[in-house]
Amino acid sequence: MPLGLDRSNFFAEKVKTLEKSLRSRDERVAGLETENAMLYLKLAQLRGHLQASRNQANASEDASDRHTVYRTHIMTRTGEMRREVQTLKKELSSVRGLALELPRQMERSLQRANNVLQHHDNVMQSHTSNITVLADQVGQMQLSLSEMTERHAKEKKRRQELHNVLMELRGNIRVHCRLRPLMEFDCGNEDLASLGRQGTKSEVVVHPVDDENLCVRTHKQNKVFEYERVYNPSESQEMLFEEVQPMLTSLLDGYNICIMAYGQTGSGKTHTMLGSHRDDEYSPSQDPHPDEGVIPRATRELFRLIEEKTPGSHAVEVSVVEIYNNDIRDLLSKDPNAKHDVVTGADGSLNFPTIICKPVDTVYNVMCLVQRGLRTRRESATMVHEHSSRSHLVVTLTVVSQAPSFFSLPRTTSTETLNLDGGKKGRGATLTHSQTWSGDQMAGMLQQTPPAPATPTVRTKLQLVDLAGSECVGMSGVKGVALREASYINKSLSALADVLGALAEHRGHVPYRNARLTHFLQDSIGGDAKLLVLLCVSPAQRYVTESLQCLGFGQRARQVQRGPTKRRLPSSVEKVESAHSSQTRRASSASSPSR
Ligand SMILES: Nc1ncnc2c1ncn2[C@@H]1O[C@H](COP(=O)(O)OP(=O)(O)OP(=O)(O)O)[C@@H](O)[C@H]1O
Repeated sequence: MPLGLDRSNFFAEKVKTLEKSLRSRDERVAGLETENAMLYLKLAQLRGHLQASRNQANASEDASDRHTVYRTHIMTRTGEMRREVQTLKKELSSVRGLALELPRQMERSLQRANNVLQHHDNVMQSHTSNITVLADQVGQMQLSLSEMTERHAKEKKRRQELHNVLMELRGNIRVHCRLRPLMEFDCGNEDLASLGRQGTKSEVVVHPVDDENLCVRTHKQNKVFEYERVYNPSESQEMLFEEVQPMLTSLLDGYNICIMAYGQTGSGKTHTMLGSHRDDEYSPSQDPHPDEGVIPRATRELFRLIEEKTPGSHAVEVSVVEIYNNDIRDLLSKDPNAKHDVVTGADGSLNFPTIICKPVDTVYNVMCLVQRGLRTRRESATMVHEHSSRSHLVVTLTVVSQAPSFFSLPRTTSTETLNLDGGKKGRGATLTHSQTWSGDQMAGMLQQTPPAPATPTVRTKLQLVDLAGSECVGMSGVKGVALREASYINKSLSALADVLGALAEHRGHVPYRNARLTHFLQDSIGGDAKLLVLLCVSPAQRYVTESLQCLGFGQRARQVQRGPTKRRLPSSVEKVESAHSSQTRRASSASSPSR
């Protein structure tokens, strides 16, 4: 190397070369760095692939594990199933054996069943023929039973009718007996829980036997009583009235009717005649009520019968009377304490001139007047039951009929001659009749104006009597005024029994005048009316003495024969008849002065 310039050139050249190699080296470094970066990138990609492959490998490993487990399970199940199949095969072979045996067994059973069936068929055939024979016999027996029942019912009805005719001809008093249900007050002072128990006061000793007989059964005696009808405790007001109803038709045929309830205190007389209620609470109803008694029912029936007749041909009047302490009191009067008397007419007929008769034309009218009367009726509490009637109550419905209607003649405007005794020989009374009454005529008649001679009238009466209760004074526990009332009641009832006794024995003298009760009811009891006595009886041992007395009274009443009941004749003819009968009476009184 040259010194001086050469050296610097050299160095410059050298620097240039070095710079050049540096630059190429830098470029090379940059190229390598770029390559390096590319390689890094590729490495990262490869790492990603590697990770994914690893994951895949892991998943495959898991799947392989699961597969192994599943396979093991399958293998186990296959083993089990193989064993099961083995068992089933064994069972199948035994079932096959059975299946082969079963038809043979079935065949044998079927054969046996067929044999049994055959046997049963034979038995059935013989039974069927027996049953047919028996059914024929039963049919015949049923036929003859129903024939017999029908014949029996007809015979019974015929017997009843004949009995009624006989009773009517002999003038017998009809006696029905109603046995009431056991009531709480039958216990007296004993515990209510003992009601009806044997050995207590309320033990039932009166028993219905059938619809005509009843029996009193105590440790001392067994006694049977027979009446025209016996009502057991379950028979309703309606059933009782069904038996009473036929009597009422004769009212419009010209006969007087008297229905009288008799019995000891608390035995059900007021219940039977009116219905159950306290007297002062009695409220008449416009419509029929299942609990109502004989008075409202008979009134309703009377108006029903009248409705069937020619309009305006009948009129009705009502009076309400009580007999209290042997005094007759008019319960419709402004002065109910005024005493009234029975007046005997010249012809022997009984009249009550001072007693008010109110014209009525509906059931409601009648029952309102009865209610008015009941408010005044004497009543005081006794120890037997709280609302005991202390007087005899008599409701009288008088029917004023235009004569032709009850003689069943055709309605006519012409004047005709009628045979009044319906064809019976020997009486031959005649009358004439004309048209039906006008309202004015009827009103005039109700004020007791004598009807025009051309319009003869007939007055028939329906007496409905609720007697005061017969009682044993010791039992009723009364004193003072009540004791006096009780003794009057007992006296009047024994006077009634005496009258029946005298009538039953056909005594010359019948003591009607011994009590106002018998005097007031003389016509009805003595034969002028069809009389029905309704005996009311308690079933309890407590009242057995009173019940026996009441039943005995009924027996005595049944024995009375009063001769045929008198039919009422039209007013004009009645005068002729009464003149005739008073002549007869005068003639007979010469031989029998006491009657
Ligand atoms: N057949 C019956 N069915 C249901 N209850 C009845 C019957 N008979 C009577 N009674 C009841 O017995 C009680 C007494 O009856 P009721 O007042 O009619 O007797 P009574 O004979 O009129 O008594 P008294 O003479 O003292 O007035 C009443 O509470 C009544 O309701």
